[in-house]
Formats: sequence, C-alpha cells, structure tokens
Amino acid sequence: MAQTQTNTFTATLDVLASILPTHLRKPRVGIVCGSGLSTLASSLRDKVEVPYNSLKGFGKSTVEGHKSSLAFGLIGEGDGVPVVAMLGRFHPYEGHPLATVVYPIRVLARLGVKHLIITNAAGGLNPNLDVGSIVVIQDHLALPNLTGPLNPLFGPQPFPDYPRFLPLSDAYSVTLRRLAFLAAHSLSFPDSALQEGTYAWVSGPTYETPAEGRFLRSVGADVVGMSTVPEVVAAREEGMEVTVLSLVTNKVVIPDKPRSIKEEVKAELAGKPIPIPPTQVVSHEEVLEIGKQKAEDMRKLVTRMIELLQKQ
Ligand SMILES: O=P(O)(O)O[C@@H]1C[C@H](O)[C@@H](CO)O1
Ligand SMILES: Nc1nc2[nH]cnc2c(=O)[nH]1
Repeated sequence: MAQTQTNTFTATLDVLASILPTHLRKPRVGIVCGSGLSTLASSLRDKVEVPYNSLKGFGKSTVEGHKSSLAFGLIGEGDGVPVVAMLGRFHPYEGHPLATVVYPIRVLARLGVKHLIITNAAGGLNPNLDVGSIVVIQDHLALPNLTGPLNPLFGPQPFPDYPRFLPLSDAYSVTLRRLAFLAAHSLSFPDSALQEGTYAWVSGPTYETPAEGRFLRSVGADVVGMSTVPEVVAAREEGMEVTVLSLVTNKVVIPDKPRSIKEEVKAELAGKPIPIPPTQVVSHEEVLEIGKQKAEDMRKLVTRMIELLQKQ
C-alpha cells in the first residue's frame, strides 16, 4: 500500500480512537445510509457522531438528503452490537474520485466491521415493484464497472496483498439476505414490502431516458441507482459480508413504446387525434419524499436484522 494512503488511514483511525469510548471503538456491523435514510441512526444507543470534516481522507457529501458524519452506537439487547453508520455517502457524479467514494468503506474494514448493510434509493424498472417497497439485492449489473475506469479496483494495486482479480459471483451474502427476510417476517411486514432483485449501477446524475430504462430492464435489472456498487466492490475486497437494501422511490419512466409525434400529427390531420400522454419525469424531491415516508420501515428492518445477527 502506498505510504501516503497508510498515513491517511492511520490519521483517520487515530482521530476516531481519541473520540470514541472504548465500547464503540470496534464496530462489528456497518450501515451505509442512502438518500433520505440517515434517520437509521436514531436506533443507536450511546450514539457518538463524528463529522466527516474532522476525518482525513473523507470527502463532503454534497447531495441533499445526505448528512456528512459517521454515527457510532449500539443496537440490540444487553451490551448490544457495536455499529457504525455512514450518514451520507459519496457518489462519483459529485466529482469524488473512486478512491474517495470507497475510502469510508475501507476505514470501516480497518475498524473491524465484518457485516455491511448498504441502503440506497433506487428507481424501479420491474413493473411488479411498488414504490415504497424494499428490494434485497441478489446481484448487480454495473455498466461503468464493465468498461473500466469507474471500477474502484481499476489501476495499479494499492494493496498488493489483495487479489488482483476479485470474484463477484458471491458478492451478496446469503446469510444477510436470509436475515432480511426473517427480520421482515418478525416485524409482520406484508409480503410485498420486501422483494428481491438485481441492481443496475449507472453513473448519473441524469435519470434514465425511456430507451435507457427499457434497455436496463431488458438485460435483467429490477432497480437502478447511482451508488452502492463501488462500495460493494471495495467491501468484498476487504473481506466483509455485504447486503444491499434498495428502497424503490419511483418508477423509471418506460412507456410501452416511444411516443410517436409522426403518428400524432397524422391522426390529427385525419381528424382523429390521439390522446396526448401526460409527461412523466422523476425528481430528487420525489426520491427524498418517499425516503422520508419509508425511512421508518428501513430503520426497523435494519435494526431487527442486527438484533437477529446478535443472536447467531
Ligand atoms: O445515495 P443513493 O443511491 O441512495 O441516492 C440516490 C441516487 C442519487 O444519488 C439520488 C437520485 O435521486 O438518489
Ligand atoms: N439512476 C437512477 N437513480 C435513482 N435513484 C432514485 N431513483 C432513481 C432513478 O430513477 N434512476
């Protein structure tokens, strides 16, 4: 590992060790809070929040709905499980280099995190997914990864003792995915509230055109978002067990066929005008609003998963 990078990790870990009480210093579970989902931190007992700007190597999250701090605390009975939550993440589209995007994940690994629960807000591609449902991710499709420079492991190896060629066929932990469904059952969530599917990662910040949405659906993606995959890749490289929970905040606009102005004009000239379809667009406000409405479900689910993990 390059010496400067080692120094940055050491500086970050030193600051955390100087701030945190002993019982919070070695979190076992990490949580990444997606857009509008930072209220997850309200489950933490003995909570200590450390702003990103006090930690070397951390960027600043510039997206509305993302705070910029690490929250440490306990979840579960008795002594509880020590947990750290990232309240706000970094996206490549904000201009953060991929090394910065995944730096907090590597810090979590160095703190001792073994299980990582990543949440995000995502657009629904599969028409069977309701807005507000949570999708337990089974697999991903990462167009930016497949073509090169947006893969966080692209380039010279900063960690020579890690595998050069990381397998991702087992990226999504079966143990943690089972816990998600067991947790939903114990919380009496309706069956439709928790689904399974494949996450497509796109770089953003543009939302999909109808043709892009149709393409992603046709290649097997159920939801689409602008984050998460670099974190999964880095976490797997660090040897963590990972699960991803995507909150469907909107449906991606995919009309059955593209609107044809030619047909509309011809029909109009023939005196048989076709009804004009309403214009549908996605907005980040909509994403945040559903995040706000469903944050409590996500908080309960993640909390119960950790309580079940404590009993294993
Ligand atoms: O950080 P996440 O993936 O939860 O945020 C999603 C993707 C974009 O950052 C934003 C678009 O509305 O929400
Ligand atoms: N790419 C993408 N990301 C999202 N995040 C939340 N909704 C969406 C969406 O529709 N598309």
